[in-house]
Amino acid sequence: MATRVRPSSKRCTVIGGSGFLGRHLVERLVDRGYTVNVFDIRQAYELPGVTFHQGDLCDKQALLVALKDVSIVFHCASPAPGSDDRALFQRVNIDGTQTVIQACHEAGVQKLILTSSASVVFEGTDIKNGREDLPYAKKPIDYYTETKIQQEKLVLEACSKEKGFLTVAIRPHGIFGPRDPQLVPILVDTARRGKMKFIIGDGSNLVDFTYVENVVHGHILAAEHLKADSPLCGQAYHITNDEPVRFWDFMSQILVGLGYSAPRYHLPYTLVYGIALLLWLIALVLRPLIRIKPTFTPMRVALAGTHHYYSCTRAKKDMGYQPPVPLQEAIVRTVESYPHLQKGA
Ligand SMILES: NC(=O)C1=CN([C@@H]2O[C@H](COP(=O)(O)OP(=O)(O)OC[C@H]3O[C@@H](n4cnc5c(N)ncnc54)[C@H](O)[C@@H]3O)[C@@H](O)[C@H]2O)C=CC1
Ligand SMILES: CC(C)CCC[C@@H](C)[C@H]1CC[C@H]2C3=C(CC[C@]12C)[C@@]1(C)CCC(=O)C[C@@H]1CC3
Repeated sequence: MATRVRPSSKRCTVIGGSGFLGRHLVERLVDRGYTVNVFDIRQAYELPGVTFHQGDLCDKQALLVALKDVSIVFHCASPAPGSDDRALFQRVNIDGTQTVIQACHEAGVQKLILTSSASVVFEGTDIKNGREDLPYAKKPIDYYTETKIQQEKLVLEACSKEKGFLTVAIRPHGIFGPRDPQLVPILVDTARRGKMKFIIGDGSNLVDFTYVENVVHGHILAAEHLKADSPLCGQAYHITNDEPVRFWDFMSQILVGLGYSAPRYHLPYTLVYGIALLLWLIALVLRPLIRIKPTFTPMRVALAGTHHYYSCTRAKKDMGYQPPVPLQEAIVRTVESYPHLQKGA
């Protein structure tokens, strides 16, 4: 009689492994002696010891090939948060995650670690030291967040000790670091267009920005602590730098580090939010005729003008999490990694 061979606990697949976070995660896993498959719609790099599988996570047959003999799956794929394509978010983050869970069952995967987001509880108003038991946002700030909520629920509800399939969700916030295609490039682009002169609100709002290596560390700790008798099963965990910082101080430090001026003039939050909302509505109405992408979307204004920082107490207690790279060092490393974005480069 054929017996099913239990896959090695160090064989894993990273779905979304070509992305910013995914690639850092893959590199760290390889360093730690894992055998890694990457599954992504695009192949962005090559790395010895890593096997690439190109495909769409909505395609179960393609996924099954990448999950063969694997015990751990990290799911960190998503369409870019800035997209306004609601159907794409629904297809990839919700339907696609259901497909991922189904494929994990069929392939005999034992652990699924989802990259969720701390924003699943954010409604555009202040959150100070928010814990994981805050309710999901009833009015999420955009389609991205709406589908991240559904995605997290699907993954956590799939956790079953009886079936030997354990799941956990990691909720990072404001990930930054080398190769990030989003935060620093958008910031620099806005500065180069002369639009980074203003501070939204009084500038005292505290926010979590999390260095990518700390996010990676949280994922690996979660995978290694996730066991049938551990408190991690079916739970969500905030992973941040645990050093909330004034949003505008953080932005200014990056800008000044790259040779640009820090924003100086204050504008009232409600005024900027109102203008952003109006521009967003105009862009929506004109969409059949012309595609406009405003820089200051209501979502970005809300993120830039409110307090939103989260407690990591649960991750510290259940998996011994401590952010390995402190914020100041992380900012220095990040600035040094973007010589091509320096002013005048
Ligand atoms: N960047 C941030 O500040 C934060 C990100 N997150 C989450 O972290 C995860 C990773 O984000 P990033 O690395 O920043 O994004 P990214 O855009 O750099 O990486 C996402 C990857 O997913 C892949 N992908 C997209 N659709 C796919 C599909 N249908 N099939 C297969 N692969 C697909 C893309 O090709 C890309 O390589 C996402 O789940 C995101 O929601 C959570 C909190 C904050
Ligand atoms: C133009 C400026 C006012 C702002 C430039 C920086 C922004 C691009 C970033 C500041 C906070 C970031 C952030 C995210 C994306 C990039 C920012 C808006 C997320 C929305 C990414 C996905 C998430 O899950 C939550 C993040 C919150 C913070």
